[in-house]
Amino acid sequence: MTIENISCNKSFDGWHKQYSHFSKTLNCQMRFAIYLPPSAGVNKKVPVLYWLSGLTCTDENFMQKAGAQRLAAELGIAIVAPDTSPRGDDVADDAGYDLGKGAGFYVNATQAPWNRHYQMYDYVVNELPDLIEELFPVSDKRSISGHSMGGHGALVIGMRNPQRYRSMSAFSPISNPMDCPWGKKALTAYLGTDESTWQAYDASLLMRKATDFVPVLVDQGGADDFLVEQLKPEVLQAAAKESGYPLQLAIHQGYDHSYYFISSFIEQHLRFHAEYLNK
Ligand SMILES: N[C@@H](CCC(=O)N[C@@H](CSC=O)C(=O)NCC(=O)O)C(=O)O
Repeated sequence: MTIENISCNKSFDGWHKQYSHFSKTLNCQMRFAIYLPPSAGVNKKVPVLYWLSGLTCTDENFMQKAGAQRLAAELGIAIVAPDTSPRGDDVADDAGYDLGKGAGFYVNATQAPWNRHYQMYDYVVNELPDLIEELFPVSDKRSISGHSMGGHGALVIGMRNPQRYRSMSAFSPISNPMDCPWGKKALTAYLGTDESTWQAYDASLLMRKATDFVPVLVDQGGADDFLVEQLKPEVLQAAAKESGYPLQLAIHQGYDHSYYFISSFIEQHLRFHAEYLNK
């Protein structure tokens, strides 16, 4: 496994680093970022939080805007942030910001031309953790979190792999992608028009049917412009009620969809994950 270091910055006595590598799953060169707390070392593996960003993002948005490093250093948790889609000149794209590059939706595409590279579900669940756990002082104690499209990804991946993740959380997730414009557009393109194939990627549907529970925290801004049309946390809440899923969901009045909201509550999310990662 070959990876190339792109940047390296000391932060709260730990290190923020970016790497490039060839992904076999995505069939293209990819970039990811990792924050290693000061406690990570040659003889000490630390647990890890995988962070999935939203539409238009790269590995950089969360690392530069969320302000997570101070807490990750204190709690002894690594954070890994992948890119949000495959990249490169030969990778299919769309004119809209909500499909194609920057909008991989963390699914395994089955439809041409997307299926050649857009396999973000497998990349996040398997290839990236394998690489991280082999090459960094990081253990297989994993949690997962994300924002918006990445919140959808975190909830879907956490619920479909309860044995792989100790906890999951989301900021402003796309809670019911089968029934919102962002989700319908992406799922139609990546998976086709047979909506039964979409079900494996709908957090509300998965939550309604779940029997194996992963500790979960969701925060949503009450002044989020996307709340009613795209995010629909009330559908997730109803699903949790039906299955008895122990969902902790809070709506915070006045907060919008931006990283100003995420940075206001990231400490609570990191402390929530630390409870399970440091057990
Ligand atoms: N209107 C914006 C839409 C893009 C946007 O808001 N992206 C969010 C995630 S939305 C759901 O996945 C984001 O995280 N942006 C990056 C940031 O640093 O804030 C547009 O047209 O770009």
